[in-house]
Amino acid sequence: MAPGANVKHTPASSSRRSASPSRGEYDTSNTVEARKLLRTYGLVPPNVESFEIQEKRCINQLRSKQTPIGRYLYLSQLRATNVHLFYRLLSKNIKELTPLIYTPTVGEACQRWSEIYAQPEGMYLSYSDKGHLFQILQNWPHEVEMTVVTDGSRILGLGDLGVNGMGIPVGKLSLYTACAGIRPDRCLPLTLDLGTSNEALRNDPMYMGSRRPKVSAEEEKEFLDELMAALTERWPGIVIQYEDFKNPFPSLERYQNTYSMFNDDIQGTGAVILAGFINAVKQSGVPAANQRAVFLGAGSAGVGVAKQIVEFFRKEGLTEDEARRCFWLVDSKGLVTDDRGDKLAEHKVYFSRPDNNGKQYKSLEEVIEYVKPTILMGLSTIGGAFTPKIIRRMADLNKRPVIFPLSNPSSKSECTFEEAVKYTKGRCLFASGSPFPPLEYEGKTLSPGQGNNVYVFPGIGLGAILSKAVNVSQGMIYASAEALSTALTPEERSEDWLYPDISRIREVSVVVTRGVIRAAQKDGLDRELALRNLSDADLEEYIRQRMYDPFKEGDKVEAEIKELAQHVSRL
Ligand SMILES: NC(=O)C1=CN([C@@H]2O[C@H](COP(=O)(O)OP(=O)(O)OC[C@H]3O[C@@H](n4cnc5c(N)ncnc54)[C@H](OP(=O)(O)O)[C@@H]3O)[C@@H](O)[C@H]2O)C=CC1
Ligand SMILES: CC(=O)C(=O)O
Ligand SMILES: [Mg+2]
Repeated sequence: MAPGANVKHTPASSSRRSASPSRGEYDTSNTVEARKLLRTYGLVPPNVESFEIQEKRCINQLRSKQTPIGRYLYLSQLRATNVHLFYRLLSKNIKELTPLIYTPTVGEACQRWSEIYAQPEGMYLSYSDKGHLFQILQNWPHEVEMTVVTDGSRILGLGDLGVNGMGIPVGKLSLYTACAGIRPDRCLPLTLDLGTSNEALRNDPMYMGSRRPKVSAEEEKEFLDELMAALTERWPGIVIQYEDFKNPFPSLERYQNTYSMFNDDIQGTGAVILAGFINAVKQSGVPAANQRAVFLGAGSAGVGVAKQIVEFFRKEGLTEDEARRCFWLVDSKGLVTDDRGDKLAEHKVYFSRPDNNGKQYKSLEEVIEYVKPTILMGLSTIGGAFTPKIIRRMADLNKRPVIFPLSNPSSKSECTFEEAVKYTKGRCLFASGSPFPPLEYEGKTLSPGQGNNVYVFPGIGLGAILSKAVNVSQGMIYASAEALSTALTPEERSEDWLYPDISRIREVSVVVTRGVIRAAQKDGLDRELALRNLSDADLEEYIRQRMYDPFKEGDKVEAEIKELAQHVSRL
């Protein structure tokens, strides 16, 4: 019998013991009255603390950890023991903390997951659970609005990490809460244990997933069919984000018109890079028709980004054929061409070149000499692939070369910000997937853009939730990019930034969410029809009001307790 087969159908109850985050019963900012009513009076030190004091203590403790993984573990423990304090800390220190809970540190955390594991933070569903997924989902004790699901088979650029990939849904959902205010207890990190192609993991006694090799594509499809139905039956309003699957195209194709779902690596990445690209094009002054883009990497992210930019070029007046002919994709075998002699994966065919006159170009250097690109994108997982020679050549060819090394984590970035600045003499328009520090160049401080889907997925998810969208359409994805591209302040624009300051991410996510809701309305996919009547300003205010605010949770708990106390006294 499958392990989940004897799970009893019981309605969700938040009073059941669970893997969900603590509500902060032991928060040292709770008032004396709240402590008495919560029956935690005497169980925490007597002083009622301000957030400033709590923050000071937490930041000191965090910074005293010697390694990024030490800081990651500190933050995981804080989220598990005092969820609202964790989010207060995160929202006040987003720039410092995001690289710890997300890329690059989450990459190392996933690689060392079996070693550092401390507590459950989400759900695991195994292939052997097939036939019982709905029953097992009953074990999750909360209502869910948003889930991020991975099978761990392509975690960042680090390969197949099996169930150790759980760090990714956990990290992405923490950002959903911090950036878009989706309540932490409405988020479900979900990892599918569908076997792993990583033999070292299968032979590692500490590995916490099943030892079976990766299931076949057909088996995966059947499992996902059951999963999608089970998730939506259990939580009818749920929005489902697919993340870090090795081959995510079939599931996107299969479910995008049936469920409220999207694929972050194809669509979220496409949207975020398009937004930065729109701003880069404005700054480079090169019109769409003269753009030539070389992409190192023709996987889910590479093709996703190229397709979004095609749509932009079409809006700029190019025909579809003219638009797609602006792209030269390079994979592990070289330039993707019609006559290369291998059978191309389906997702590469659209961008495959028919015009190479029988000549094949193997290395990136050869492709650059052949194409003379204005844009160089890296979504290849190959750290350092943009060599000094290649970067210098981009600078020879262009006044403002667009250079986006987008692979994660930092070790897989195709080049660093410093290299791009140095070898283009400060002229590049730059964005990377993982953060790099700003640097001084010829007396000026230059700041790198972070072209990472974190700028859009929180708003796509929140927009779909609030509008109650039946599907997440291409129009909604494109709208997230357009909204993001407009969300820079005049100061940010005057500094030539491609993306807004990440410290403003909550306000940026409101703008992205508004764009997504309007697109859902335009596509007739929304079910929250009252939102149609709101002006843009009122819609933004509505979004803000609906966002979880960790600074107000204490007041809410206190109000609930007071109401309860009054009720009891009336009895
Ligand atoms: N910045 C962001 O927001 C995001 C960044 N990413 C990053 O992008 C990277 C790629 O992700 P994804 O597209 O999903 O992964 P995939 O595995 O789908 O694609 C990787 C691509 O890189 C190609 N490649 C591998 N080795 C080489 C090489 N030596 N030379 C040239 N090309 C090579 C592969 O070639 P082949 O097809 O022949 O195997 C494939 O086309 C990851 O590092 C990921 O972290 C992803 C999503 C978002
Ligand atoms: C950022 C992201 O989604 C990735 O690197 O896969
Ligand atoms: Mg991803």
